[in-house]
Amino acid sequence: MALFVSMDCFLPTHQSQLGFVHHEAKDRSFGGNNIVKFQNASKTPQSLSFASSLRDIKPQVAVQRKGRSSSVQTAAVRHLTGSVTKTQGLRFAVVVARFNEIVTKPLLEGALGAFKNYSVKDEDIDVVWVPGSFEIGVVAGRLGKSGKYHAVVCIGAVIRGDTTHYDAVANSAASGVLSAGLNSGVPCIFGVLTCDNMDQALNRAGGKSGNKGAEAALTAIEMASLFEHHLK
Ligand SMILES: Nc1c(NC[C@H](O)[C@H](O)[C@H](O)CO)[nH]c(=O)[nH]c1=O
Ligand SMILES: CC(=O)[C@@H](O)COP(=O)(O)O
Repeated sequence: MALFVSMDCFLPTHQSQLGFVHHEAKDRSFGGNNIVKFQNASKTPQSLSFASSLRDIKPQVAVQRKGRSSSVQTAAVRHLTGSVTKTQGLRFAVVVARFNEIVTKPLLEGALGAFKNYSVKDEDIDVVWVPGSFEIGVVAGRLGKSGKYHAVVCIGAVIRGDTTHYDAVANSAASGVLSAGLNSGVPCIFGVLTCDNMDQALNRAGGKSGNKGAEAALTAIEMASLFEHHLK
């Protein structure tokens, strides 16, 4: 049973210049919750110091009532985090661009390897190939809305050329993946490299800068778990 401490007893609105505490807490039920008001507080130094400490009390409190008094505890803050070790039953789609396949193939392999390392079964993964990164968003959105997947990993490699086409493709890919997630309510993970040159890309597809495909898969697992185990 939640116990709410009414903060108005700390405000100087009462003619008795309330401070706090007291011997007895007169509680009134209010819509199923108990509102505890501290009344007729004395103004001894102890009560004032206690008052200031009470100011720190979190509004949501606790519980055990014994007779006319109640032990007040601050509710602990809940922290919700997806687990990368609870993958049982989680299903994933991977959308991968064929453009710059020399980069996207090792990114995909990194993602599949990460899924395997975290016990995601092969039968729980679908890989969908698209021509280029520009096409990823619409497919990710369709996969998200299908209701078949807990998360969608999006893999591509946009590498700058001589024109401003890079900016159009890179920005469209990013906003496409973002929109897919927001519109479908299914986490869509941005694993699309946007690089100035091929070296940068290869370094991030299993080279000295790691494998961004594997990182994207791990993000997908955590997000899928967060949604499945905490946000349903
Ligand atoms: N230049 C890159 C592209 N371009 C192709 C587009 O993604 C798209 O397929 C085309 O504009 C037709 O809609 N795609 C990449 O993934 N990476 C590039 O560097
Ligand atoms: C990202 C691109 O579209 C780019 O690779 C195309 O190269 P360019 O700008 O030289 O046409």
